[in-house]
Amino acid sequence: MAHTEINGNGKRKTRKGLGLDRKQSSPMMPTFMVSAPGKVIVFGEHAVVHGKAAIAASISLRSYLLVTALSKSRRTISLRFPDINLSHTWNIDDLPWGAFSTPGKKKYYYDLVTSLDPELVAAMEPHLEDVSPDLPDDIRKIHQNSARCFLYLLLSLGSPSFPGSLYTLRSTIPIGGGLGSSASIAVCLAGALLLQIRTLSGPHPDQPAEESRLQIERINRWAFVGEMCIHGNPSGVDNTVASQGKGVIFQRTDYAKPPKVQPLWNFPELPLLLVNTKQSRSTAAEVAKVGALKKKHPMITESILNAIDKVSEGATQLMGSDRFDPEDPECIKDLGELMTINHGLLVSLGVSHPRLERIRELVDHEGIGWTKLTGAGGGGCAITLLKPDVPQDQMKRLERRLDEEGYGKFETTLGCDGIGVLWPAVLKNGIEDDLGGEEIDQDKFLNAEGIEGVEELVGVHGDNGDREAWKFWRVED
Ligand SMILES: Nc1ncnc2c1ncn2[C@@H]1O[C@H](COP(=O)(O)OP(=O)(O)O)[C@@H](O)[C@H]1O
Ligand SMILES: C[C@@](O)(CCOP(=O)(O)O)CC(=O)O
Repeated sequence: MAHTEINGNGKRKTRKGLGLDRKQSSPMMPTFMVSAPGKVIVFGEHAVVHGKAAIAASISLRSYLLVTALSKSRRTISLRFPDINLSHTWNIDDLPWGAFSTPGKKKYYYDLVTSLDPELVAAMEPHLEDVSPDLPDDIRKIHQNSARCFLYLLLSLGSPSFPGSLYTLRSTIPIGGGLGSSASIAVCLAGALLLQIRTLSGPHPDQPAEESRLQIERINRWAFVGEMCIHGNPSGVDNTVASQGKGVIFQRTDYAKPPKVQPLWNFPELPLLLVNTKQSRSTAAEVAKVGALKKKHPMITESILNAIDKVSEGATQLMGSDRFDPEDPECIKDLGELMTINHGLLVSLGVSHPRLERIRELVDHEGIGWTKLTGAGGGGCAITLLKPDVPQDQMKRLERRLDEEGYGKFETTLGCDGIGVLWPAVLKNGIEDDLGGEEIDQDKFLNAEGIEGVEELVGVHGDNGDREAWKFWRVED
């Protein structure tokens, strides 16, 4: 049963006899889902801080958002985000619609918004005060960030006649590990709201790439607004990768401005092992370390950064060349070697960590792929490009060691689809004689156990490959 207790600052307007709790009648829309991927930096982290280009790509870890329209009489908006234990409901009629619709403030779905409006943020704040009031401040902040992201988007895109809705979100992306979890949820929320106000066309299979890219750009722009609510000053890379999927090259020539982001629409799908050290780290501290090194040894550091730049350039050329075939072991080897070199250069910059080196050692010992740290380093995650056809026993042995030593391990794919839509939320689960399909409701979604349970229930990839009911805006050249 949908959860709609009001815990916001709205008064619950229930009157006896209204039958508000009866089964929903004629919902305005079918229950639907959207999903968006996380990301890793594949080449060029840190060098990008010093003006060089870097490459980021989507991964198959994803967030999934189920949107349930309530019956007309239920005028509430509820968030149910169990990954962070957030559950909150607002009364639609109590929200500050007026502030967001005054002349000069009103934004439309096609607008480009590059900064948050402080007056609108202030108008929203009283409605965030009642989010998880009894929890410790650090947890409350996480809850309020996610709620702020949603509310700013709802108030910007919606209107007082917005239908009562329930948003249930689950993600398979570790939170705060540099894998773009916040961007992934921002893309889901922006995509869902744009679909609810019926401003997107498709996705459908015969949609031209140009039209698909326009829809994705619309989602991406609003996802960036959502990211600003969580992060203040995001680079825009994570939300771009999460909306359009595949890969991007990004470069910052002026660090005060967002980077230039060039899509790699044909970035190949590659098998990737992602290992989380579970060692917390601060991006700012790692960036500062490289800054200090550059001050002390300007020539040496600059040549390391230049070498990283050459590696990124080489990888772009390799993956973009006609001869690159992701099924060809030689091509994978060439790309893997570039990852190994990139990691070595990052080690020389001083941003690795013994736990990252241990992952590399264990993988190298089995000889099953090429490993580098990803993101800021100093902890966080490592990625390994896997050799084709790694023997099961070797993989199992590595998994056991990683597990024993307290690492988190995900077998993922690099270069996946961006935002996907499951409309209505019905899946066939790849069973041929399953004609009816399985309807996903909130209970099933909430009860799916762990990452495996979520992927098994609603994953964009089933055991038998892609699940066709999930639709994507096709962007390839
Ligand atoms: N699954 C989720 N459910 C709800 N909120 C989430 C989820 N994943 C991320 N967030 C929001 O994004 C924030 C994480 O952002 P950040 O620390 O930058 O991590 P990341 O590097 O993974 O993006 C969380 O504090 C939370 O507000
Ligand atoms: C080190 C750096 O290049 C990447 C940091 O990545 P992350 O915070 O680990 O996602 C910093 C940056 O680009 O802002």
